[in-house]
Amino acid sequence: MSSTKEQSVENDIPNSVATNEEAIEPFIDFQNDFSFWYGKEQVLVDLNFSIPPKEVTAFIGPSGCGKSTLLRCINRMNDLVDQTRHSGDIKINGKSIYAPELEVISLRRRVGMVFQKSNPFPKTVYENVAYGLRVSGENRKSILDDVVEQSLRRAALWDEVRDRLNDNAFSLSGGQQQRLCIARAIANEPEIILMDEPCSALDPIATGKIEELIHYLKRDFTIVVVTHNMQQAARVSDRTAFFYMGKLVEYRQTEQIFMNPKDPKTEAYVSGRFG
Ligand SMILES: Nc1ncnc2c1ncn2[C@@H]1O[C@H](COP(=O)(O)OP(=O)(O)OP(=O)(O)O)[C@@H](O)[C@H]1O
Repeated sequence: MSSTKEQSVENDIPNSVATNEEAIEPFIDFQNDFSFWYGKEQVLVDLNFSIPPKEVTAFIGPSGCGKSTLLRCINRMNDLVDQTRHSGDIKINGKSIYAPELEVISLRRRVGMVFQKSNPFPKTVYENVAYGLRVSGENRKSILDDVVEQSLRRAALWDEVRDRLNDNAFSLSGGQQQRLCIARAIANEPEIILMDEPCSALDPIATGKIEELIHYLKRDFTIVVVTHNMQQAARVSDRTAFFYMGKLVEYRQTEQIFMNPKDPKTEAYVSGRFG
């Protein structure tokens, strides 16, 4: 599908968004028609919606509709791309992530990220998890040992690697490497974990373990997951946001998006008729 051009955003996409009428406690809040451009190309258009805390929210939509871009706006990863700009605002827990006094490094610590392809550092299992603490100046072995163990336990990996802490992370399986990356994110005690197609490189068994883990992690973290896999969105998320050409078309409880979509585009997409 072609990308959204500034001049060519389709006019037939309604400006009203199909939502549940319930009030959502805003934790991540896209406000004031949040929009985003790469150069002249507008890829996110007039977004106004809120993600509640300690839930799993899935972003779905056809390739190029802006899901990953929006995910990367939440921790300002897109600042690293030249010639980008935004309008509107994103607030986390009531505070703008674009406030002048905000330190982007601390934002990224509060908002962890897990990518499509696991990306452990070329270090030992232990050092991958301890990395964030070491960077912030923590070198006390007892503290590091404790955080490494707790983070690996919370990522459901401890039992598999407790005897392999000094092995290189690349010696782990793909699914283990992805859980290691989740443990590395958890070690920073983030409030939010962003996951960009975290299972797309994994087999069904490894995928099942990550999905189970996501379900368990929402007790402590607010999770936003981009996925192309409709069954996965249906299995893991509490709410689903469907995007089309940079616009939010429908945002509701996941069950309603899949069982009773209000917008014909959502219906067509979730039933596999386009995308
Ligand atoms: N670094 C970049 N520089 C310029 N344009 C980009 C960049 N990253 C993404 N885009 C463009 O922004 C639009 C949205 O891309 P994005 O990756 O956010 O979509 P997506 O919905 O996540 O797609 P997919 O499901 O294929 O990953 C696309 O037109 C893409 O080409």
